[in-house]
Amino acid sequence: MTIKVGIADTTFARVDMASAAIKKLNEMTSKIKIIRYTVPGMKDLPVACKKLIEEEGCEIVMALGMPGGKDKDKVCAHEASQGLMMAQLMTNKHIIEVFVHEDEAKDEKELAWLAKRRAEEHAENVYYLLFNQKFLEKNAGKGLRQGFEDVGAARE
Ligand SMILES: Cc1nc2c(=O)[nH]c(=O)nc-2n(C[C@H](O)[C@H](O)[C@H](O)CO)c1C
Repeated sequence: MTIKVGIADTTFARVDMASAAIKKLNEMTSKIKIIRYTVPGMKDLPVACKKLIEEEGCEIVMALGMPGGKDKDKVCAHEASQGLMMAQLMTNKHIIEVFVHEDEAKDEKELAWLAKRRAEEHAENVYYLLFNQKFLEKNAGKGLRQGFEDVGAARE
């Protein structure tokens, strides 16, 4: 049985995170069909994700976006994030938010690396949510991070 996975991304982003996520998912399994939906910016992602779920039949969706470094971009990111939460509750499906803030990286090279790495690591999470939830359970509380280094579990 083929499971449909939605990939929503934006033209605003400065890195093609969707291609990195799709490549990773296709490397991990042949049991999925990817449906991609590109929108202008992150505030357009919630409805794109909802349409991927309700109209395209996706079981899970990744929402890939890049908030800029200005205050108004951060407000937009918060609004987009709330929209994504709402879309999850309305559809009862996971939407894995993969936002990379432009000011998280020290330069363009690091931004490109970080965005692709975070997209790949969240693609792995999508795989585990679909096919191997026990793997996530085994890693509960381990301080895993997507993109930069894991921070690890707190020492007691
Ligand atoms: C201010 C602003 N900042 C961002 C951003 O940092 N990242 C992003 O992806 N999109 C931004 N946008 C565009 C909105 O998300 C949206 O695409 C437009 O308001 C059209 O609906 C806007 C308007």
